[in-house]
Amino acid sequence: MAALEFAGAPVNTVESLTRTTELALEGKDGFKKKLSLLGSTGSIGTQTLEIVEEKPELFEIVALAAGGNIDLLAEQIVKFKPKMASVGDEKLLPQLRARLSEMGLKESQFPELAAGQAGIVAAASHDDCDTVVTGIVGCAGLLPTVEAIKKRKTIALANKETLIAGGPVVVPLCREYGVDMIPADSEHSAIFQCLQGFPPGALRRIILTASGGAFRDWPIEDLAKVTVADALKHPNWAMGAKITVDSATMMNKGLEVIEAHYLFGSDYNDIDIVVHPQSIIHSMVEAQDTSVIAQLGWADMRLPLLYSISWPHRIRMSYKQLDLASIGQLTFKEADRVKYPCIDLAYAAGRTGGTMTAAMNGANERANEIFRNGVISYLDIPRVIEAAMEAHKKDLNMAPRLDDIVSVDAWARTCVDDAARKLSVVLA
Ligand SMILES: NC(=O)C1=CN([C@@H]2O[C@H](COP(=O)(O)OP(=O)(O)OC[C@H]3O[C@@H](n4cnc5c(N)ncnc54)[C@H](OP(=O)(O)O)[C@@H]3O)[C@@H](O)[C@H]2O)C=CC1
Ligand SMILES: CC(=O)[C@@H](O)[C@H](O)COP(=O)(O)O
Ligand SMILES: [Mn+2]
Repeated sequence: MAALEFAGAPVNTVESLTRTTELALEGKDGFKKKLSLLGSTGSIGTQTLEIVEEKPELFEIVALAAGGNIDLLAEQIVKFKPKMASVGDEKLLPQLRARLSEMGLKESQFPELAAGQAGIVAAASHDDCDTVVTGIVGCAGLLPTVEAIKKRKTIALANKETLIAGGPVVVPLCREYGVDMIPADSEHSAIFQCLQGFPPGALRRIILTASGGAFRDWPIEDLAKVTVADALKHPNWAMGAKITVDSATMMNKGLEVIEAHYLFGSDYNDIDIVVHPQSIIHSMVEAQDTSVIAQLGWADMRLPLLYSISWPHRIRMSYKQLDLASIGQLTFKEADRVKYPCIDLAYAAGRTGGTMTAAMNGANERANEIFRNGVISYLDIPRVIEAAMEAHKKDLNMAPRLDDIVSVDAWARTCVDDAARKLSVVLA
């Protein structure tokens, strides 16, 4: 059964799942996941490799795709011996070959090497892998994920931008090819875990928890003077730069609302956000009878990543166990929609649907990037995204194909650059 429909009945009984898990743990049922890892040198990528390192009898790396971090990729190739590896640009291949030779590998021991978009697609659709972990950042993950679905790979989805931009194409494609898309994003993993065993129609509401990001304790008046370094200080999670800035604007939570809509089919009126500064409850689901079920754990991405590649099994790990008494208090407060306008922009884009979420996502990626490059201020981020969404209204496409989504994504970035230029003229 496709995970996208999993709010419905589970395929297995509790007894059969338990038995299967015991066999899997003993390695007797042939359980061995063959992974292709996109974004292997990033935060998601390196944590996925920690899992593989701890459980080599259960997980094997078939392909690695990285961007420009050649030294780390070379180390990963030597350690995990993938059949293929890809770098962000063809020009980096000589450097990778040289590094591998320096590390003692003969040419005959090199994996098949590839580069650029074609390389990521080759990794994502490698014949020998069964599961693709999408740890690449941004809309660059969309096309490789689509190709992986067409090859009937299970998708362990960290790259949320794939669904935000490509939901109208990706969700029907998963259904068409009977592909499971298992969430690795911590909130959606929590929801997915809470939904195990829910009968069809039992889900009433999703409650996404939010840390509140880098500025949760800053007064709104101080936001005009925040620096990039301030925005990169996440209170609870160590993550890549793009998602950390998205957390600081709370656009990350807005993106996660749309991700939840596409993964679990909930109406936007049935997806709420609550700020939970400790990041111990990773999200909750409310059943029709108002019972609320939560998933708890330390702020450690290895747990949701592990579940995304081992579902429905539960693998025994050596991780530090949760100790609620040492935490003392779990607290909650409402998300401030005035301080964080990105939340309402995301709900509005999601409710509009069609290509509007691709426009918003492309605009956000570009705004996030030029904020990190010092071109616009923190407060300009929602302004330029709103300008792109407003401009996209006249071209909204409610039944887009993949190439329409790719075009809107590219257009939204240029639209942000135009809006940023106008802002700098006003400011000058
Ligand atoms: N980090 C986290 O805890 C979480 C992340 N996510 C999502 O997971 C995704 C990855 O995030 P995160 O790991 O933090 O990001 P990072 O910035 O840490 O890592 C990004 C990875 O993508 C690679 N990459 C970037 N651009 C390209 C490209 N054009 N071609 C090939 N590879 C490329 C980078 O390669 P290189 O470094 O070699 O250049 C790196 O391996 C994002 O979509 C994020 O929203 C979701 C939940 C939690
Ligand atoms: C780890 C993870 O899933 C991130 O998306 C994290 O949740 C970001 O934290 P906030 O967006 O809640 O600040
Ligand atoms: Mn998350």
